[in-house]
Order: sequence, then C-alpha cells, then structure tokens
Amino acid sequence: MAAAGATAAPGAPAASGRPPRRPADSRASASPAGIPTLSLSEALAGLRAYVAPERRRVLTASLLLLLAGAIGLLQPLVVQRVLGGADPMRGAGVFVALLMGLVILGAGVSAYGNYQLTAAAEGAVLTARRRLTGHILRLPMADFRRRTPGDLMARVTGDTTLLRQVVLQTLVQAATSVVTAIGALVLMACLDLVLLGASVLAILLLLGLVGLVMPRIRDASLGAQNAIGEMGSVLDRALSAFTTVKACGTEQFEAERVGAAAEDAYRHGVNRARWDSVATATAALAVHLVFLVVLGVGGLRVADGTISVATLVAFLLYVLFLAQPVMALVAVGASFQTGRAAMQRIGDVLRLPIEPPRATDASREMPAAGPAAVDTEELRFDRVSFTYPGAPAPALRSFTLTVPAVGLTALVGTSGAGKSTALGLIERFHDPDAGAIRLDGVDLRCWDLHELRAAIGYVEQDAPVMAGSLRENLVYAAEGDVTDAELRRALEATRLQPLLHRLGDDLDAPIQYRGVSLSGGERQRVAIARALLRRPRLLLLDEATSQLDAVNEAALRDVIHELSGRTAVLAVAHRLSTVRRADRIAVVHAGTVQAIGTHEELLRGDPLYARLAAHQLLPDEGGSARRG
Ligand SMILES: Nc1ncnc2c1ncn2[C@@H]1O[C@H](COP(=O)(O)OP(=O)(O)OP(=O)(O)O)[C@@H](O)[C@H]1O
Repeated sequence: MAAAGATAAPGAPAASGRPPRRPADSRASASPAGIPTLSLSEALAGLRAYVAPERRRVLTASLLLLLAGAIGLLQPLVVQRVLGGADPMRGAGVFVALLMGLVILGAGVSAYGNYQLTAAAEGAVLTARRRLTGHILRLPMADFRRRTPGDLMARVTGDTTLLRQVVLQTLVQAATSVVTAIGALVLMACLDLVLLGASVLAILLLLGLVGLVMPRIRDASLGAQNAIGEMGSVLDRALSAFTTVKACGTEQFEAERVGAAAEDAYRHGVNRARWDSVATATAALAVHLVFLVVLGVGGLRVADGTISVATLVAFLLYVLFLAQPVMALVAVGASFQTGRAAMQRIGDVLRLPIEPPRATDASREMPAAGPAAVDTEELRFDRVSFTYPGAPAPALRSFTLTVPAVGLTALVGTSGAGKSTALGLIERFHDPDAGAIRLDGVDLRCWDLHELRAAIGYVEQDAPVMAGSLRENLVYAAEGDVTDAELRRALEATRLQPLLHRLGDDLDAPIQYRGVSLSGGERQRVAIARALLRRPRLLLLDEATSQLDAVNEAALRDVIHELSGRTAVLAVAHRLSTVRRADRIAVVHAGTVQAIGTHEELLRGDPLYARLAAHQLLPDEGGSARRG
C-alpha cells in the first residue's frame, strides 16, 4: 500500500530521526475532555522546529529585550538615590534627565527588539505554512480523501496564524520575563529579605492557582480550533456544490448548517475566553496582593526603623516592576496552550506519511505470479486485486490486462465495474493489495514516482480546469517550455479554436474559478489538450468523450486514433462509438477483465459487451455501429 516505505515530510517537527507516526500511534495523551493532546516536550520540540530558521532574529530580539529589561531595572535605583540623598532636591534635575534618558533608551531598544521578535514569529508562521502545504500536496490519495479540504485549509490558514502569538510570547517573552523577574527579585533581596520572602509566598500561592487553569485553556483552545476546522468543512461542502445548492433551493438549509458549525466554534471560543480571563485576573490579583503585603509588612518595618522610607518606596517600585513579567508569564502560559493545540492540529497532518517516491520494499511485495515479465514498453496488469481503504468489497479482483506500447486499448463495462480504479492504480494513487502492474517489465512501485507520472497523460472523469489563464491551464502538466504554436496545435487537435476565438484569440485570457465560464465539453477538451501537451507515452482517458457533442466527439476520436498510432492510449468510455476503432477492447465486470477482443469479436463472443453495445452504442458514421 501507499504507506509502505512512506516518507515523513522533511523538517516535520515530529520526524527528528524517528519513524513517522500516524495520529493513532501518537504518544499523545488524552485530555480530561477526551481530546488527545501533545505532551509538553512534544509541543516544545515542535515549536523549536518552526523557529529554527529564525534563530538569529530570535537571538537578537532576546538580547535587545533583555537589555530593555536591564535598563528598566536601573530606574528604581536612580529613584532610590534621589530620595535617599541628604537633600533630595539637590541634583534632582540631573537625575530626572538621567531617568528620562533611561526611559527613552529602554523604549527604543524594546521597540526594535519587539520588531525583530514579530518578524521572527512571522517567519515561523511562514515555515509552518510552507511545510504544511507541501506536505498536504504530497499526501497519498487515501489519506487526502479521509480529510476535508475545508479542515485542511483551516489548518494552513488559522492554526499556523496562532503560532505567531506563541512564538512572540513563549520563546522570548517567557525567557526575558523570567530573567527580568529574577533580576527584580535579586535587587529586592538586596533591599530587604523579609519583604522578599513575603512577596514570593504571595506570588507562588496565586501562580499555583493559575497552573490549575492552564489545562482548561488548552482543552478549550483545541475544541475551538477543531470547531473552526469543522466549520471550514461544512462551508467547503456548500461552496463546492454551489450550483447544486441553488438548484435544490437549499441555501437556507446550508446556511443553517454552517451557522450551527460557527455557533459551535463561538461556544468553544467563549469558553476559552472565560478561562483566559480567570488566568489573567488571578495574575493581577497576585500582583495586587504582593503590593498590599509589602505595603503592610514594609510599613511596620519602617515604623520600627528596620528599613527607611526610601527602601520601602524602591521595593514597592520593584513590586510594580515585577508585575509586568508575572502578568506576561501568565499570558505566555495561556497563549502556549492555544499554540499547543494549533501545533497538534498541524502536527497531525505533518505526521502522516507522504507518498513514497519509490517503494523500497516493492521486491518483497512481488506477487506469487512469477518473475517480472521481460517484455518492455508495455503496461501489464498481472492478477491485480485492490480494495479501497474501508470499502467492504474489492474494486479489482485478479485484474489482468496487457496494454501494448502503441495502440488504443478501451475499457468498457457496467458502472462501478472498476475501470477508473484501474487507471488510478496506473497513476499510483493507490497500490495493489495483490498482484503487480508493470511498465517496461518493471513493477510500478519500483519506478520513481515523478518519472512514472511524467510518462503519463491523465484525463480524469471530472476533468478540472483551474482558475487562471487558458495558457496556464494548457501548460500546467507540460515538462519544459511550450511555444504558442504548440499550444495552438493542441487547441486545434481538440477542436478548441472556437473557445480561443471567444476569448479574443488571447491565450492569456482568464478562465474563471473551476472553469465555470466553459461548457462541460470545453472543460474536458482543455484537459485533453493539457494531457497531449505533456507528450505522454501512455495516455489515460477516463470517459473523456462523455460530454462532447457528436461532431466534436468524432473529431476527438480522430485525434485519439492518430495518437494511438504513436503511443499507448488506454481509454475508459461508456460511449462505445469512441472505442469501436480500438485495437482491443477489455470488458470489465465486477473488478475483473472478463473478455478481450475487437468490437466485432466481442459482439459475437461476449454477451455483456453485446448487451452494452445494444443499449449504449451511439449512432456514428452512418449508424453502422448499430449493427451489433
Ligand atoms: N474512493 C473510493 N473509496 C471506496 N470505494 C470506491 C472509491 N472509488 C470507487 N469506489 C468503489 O470501487 C468500485 C469501482 O469503482 P470505479 O470508479 O473504478 O468504477 P467504474 O467502472 O469506473 O465506474 P463508472 O463507469 O461508473 O465510473 C465501485 O464499487 C465504487 O463504489
């Protein structure tokens, strides 16, 4: 299967030398709410990985913010010198000027430090977005399909944004706050140890209470972010089926579904805000309590002459100064819990194995079907069986077929017989559970994935056209430069000149989102032209002619026929008129190739084909096809 030998994303935080883990295998513990959460060390390791590219900026910011903290610490000392002097008013002007200078210098250093820190945080967000996007696009098809685009988008846009706050607060503010607090405590110790003891006791008591609140913030954050992801999924469902929603008149129904998901996100958000407020209020209470304790105990000590008023005032200033790091540390704790939830959601995706470029253990997975065929330049399905993950029954069972290097091979059969699945396995969207598919006698699992796909032109059933220009859509899959003349030839071959004409003969004319400004047939032909420009050695067409009118279909049939004179074409078609001229037709039934032959041979020898032909053969040149 695709997961075999899969590769973890380069730089994925959890991939530091360890094999990639699926979420189910994760050592993540379960929160009281039953939501699995990252352990603290995993979260910190994840954060380090995102910040690593920004370490120089983070270092600069740390030093500057520490310097700003040190400058701040000097201010109470200056005040003490002024008030403690024999004549407080003598030289007051100089001290005030010195104080002003320190304030301005501190503000400047702190502003530049904060700028560097914010830039580093943006850099970490950029790193996370790049890794996540690159990883999502390299996920195996099965893993991608288990997720919804809306939720993945919420992870790339929303969860990564939350990292900014974590980096800003956790990495530097936590460090600088701790250092500043220690500095303040040391200076407070120099002033009076008794007052220090009373202050520390009061702070520890209330910080203990804050610690109890932190897990609640983490659970509420994870709940809120999951709810936002869910809302993205519900919204994506409605927007991607916009036409259906309109046609079915279900705007209100869908709006209510999205509204319900938004309400869920709101409830979680409010819950998080509640616990955030509890933490902040507790920290503020701690600071006030310390201030009152110092005022009370300090007042008594001034009264009995143990310390001077100047020392008490300086100590109180340090208490006020301590308020900032204490409040900051609580905010850091709360924000880290939010970031931890975001990192978990990002990590859940990054820990998924990506498509292996080449399965290293493919040889061990060789079927018991015997040695690899020696024939080259052909595609061969050798007793291939495959069941979609979670599906109750196999889509392919002992599917055996040879597609020569040149010629048109058609797959026909009833709906759900397994035709599209067979094409998907050639693209290695999935790998067979048993048997093997070989190209040039080499198991596809041993091919370099990029090389394999580069050799194939694939026109899928829904033939998407992307937002962008016609040119962008055409050259999308092409390797190397494509000239205008080549583009025009491809348009001509697929009878798309009228479309080009409608676009003012401008290859760079924009095509709307998902090609909604094109007809279904035009979209399909753009996809075919795109596949042709890839100059494939194997062209896979999945019902590529289903949306073409008779004239265009006949024209396209000529193109395919001409192409099949040079290369291998494997076409799935319900319109049997398209495949009448096929060199061989494989009749697929219940996941197995039950008959192979030409149109005439199968009409005579295969009852299923004869039945399909009788029901689905479209009139073509002179209606001759109806003779079956
Ligand atoms: N992603 C999937 N997950 C689970 N089952 C799937 C998936 N895709 C297809 N199937 C199932 O696999 C079987 C074969 O599907 P496939 O799309 O290959 O049929 P088909 O012959 O191409 O049908 P049609 O002609 O209607 O397109 C069907 O039973 C289908 O329901």
